[in-house]
Amino acid sequence: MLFSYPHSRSVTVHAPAKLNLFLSIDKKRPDGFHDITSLMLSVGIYDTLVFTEDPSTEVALSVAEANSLQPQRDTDQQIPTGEDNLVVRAVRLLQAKTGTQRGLRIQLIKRIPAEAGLGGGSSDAAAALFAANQLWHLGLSPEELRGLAAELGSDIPFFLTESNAAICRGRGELIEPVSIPQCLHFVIARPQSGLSTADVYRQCRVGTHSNNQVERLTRDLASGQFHSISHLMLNDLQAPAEQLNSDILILKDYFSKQSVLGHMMSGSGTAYFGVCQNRAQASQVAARLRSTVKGHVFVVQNRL
Ligand SMILES: C[C@](O)(CO)[C@H](O)COP(=O)(O)OP(=O)(O)OC[C@H]1O[C@@H](n2ccc(N)nc2=O)[C@H](O)[C@@H]1O
Ligand SMILES: Nc1ncnc2c1ncn2[C@@H]1O[C@H](COP(=O)(O)OP(=O)(O)OP(=O)(O)O)[C@@H](O)[C@H]1O
Repeated sequence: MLFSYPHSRSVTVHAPAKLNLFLSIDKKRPDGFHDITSLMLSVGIYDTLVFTEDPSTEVALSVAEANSLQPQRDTDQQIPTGEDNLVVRAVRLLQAKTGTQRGLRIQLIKRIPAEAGLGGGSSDAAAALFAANQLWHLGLSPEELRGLAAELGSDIPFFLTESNAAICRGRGELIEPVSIPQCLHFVIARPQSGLSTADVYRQCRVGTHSNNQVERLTRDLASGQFHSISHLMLNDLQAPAEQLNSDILILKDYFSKQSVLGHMMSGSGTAYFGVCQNRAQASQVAARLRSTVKGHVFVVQNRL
């Protein structure tokens, strides 16, 4: 998360997306969630959130598209603008836990596509917990904020860690920061349609990954030994997502014809990414992709 304080009554946060370079489904739990093992990296696509203290007790959110800065239209991706938005839910949770009734105006500028497996809503929620804690001088520790985050969603605590890479376990909230000092170049494509995370988990099966696979992948990425990563990368949600959305198969077919270091779907999809050898290759792969596939195409790096 990148943040700045232009003046003390306002906080601006740049909330990054994430990629899962490894995601194994280890066990279905009695609470309906799944125990997972995941290597998450934050990458350079950002939503921007501006939080301003409000003298009333109101919490007001406006959502705009990055390209137009116009309010979201009905035909756009369905990002809720009211109480259902994860940003508002995060602020409400903080109010309920601390008893504060202070108000906030929030402007959310969306760049991270929703229903993509890129964690956009989760990152926005993490930004809201962080900013409201600062603006309202609540004094919650990072650990306390991560505890609240886990009540809202499994991916949110990751975005409240200092580290830009982590192995996440449990339902995603148990975080082991790792260091990946290499600059990795990604092409990310999100087709026109998305997928609901709950729908994909409903169709998934417990996977069988080999011992220490996530640790070996992390070590090879960290040391720049990229020849093995395509065999170590894994996403147990990809097969059920492919059943639900054929655009993912089209992207898989496209990436399998490029000489990228590895390629896979991120999280519960539908975004699909390739790990490229360098920036030039990433730009070439993205240019060809833009002329073939409808949707969003990004060239990004991991955040160091
Ligand atoms: C696919 C990932 O993005 C990988 O990082 C995450 O596991 C999903 O995390 P998330 O979007 O924060 O998901 P949540 O909002 O916590 O849960 C949405 C739904 O996904 C399912 N879910 C989620 C996480 C998990 N470990 N097991 C699950 O079964 C549950 O049905 C849940 O109702
Ligand atoms: N601030 C927000 N940004 C995006 N979506 C939001 C937000 N708040 C609520 N939502 C709802 O949450 C749903 C999933 O959004 P999100 O972008 O987090 O999904 P995702 O890409 O599947 O993320 P993840 O990788 O965490 O599963 C959307 O369909 C949208 O209706």
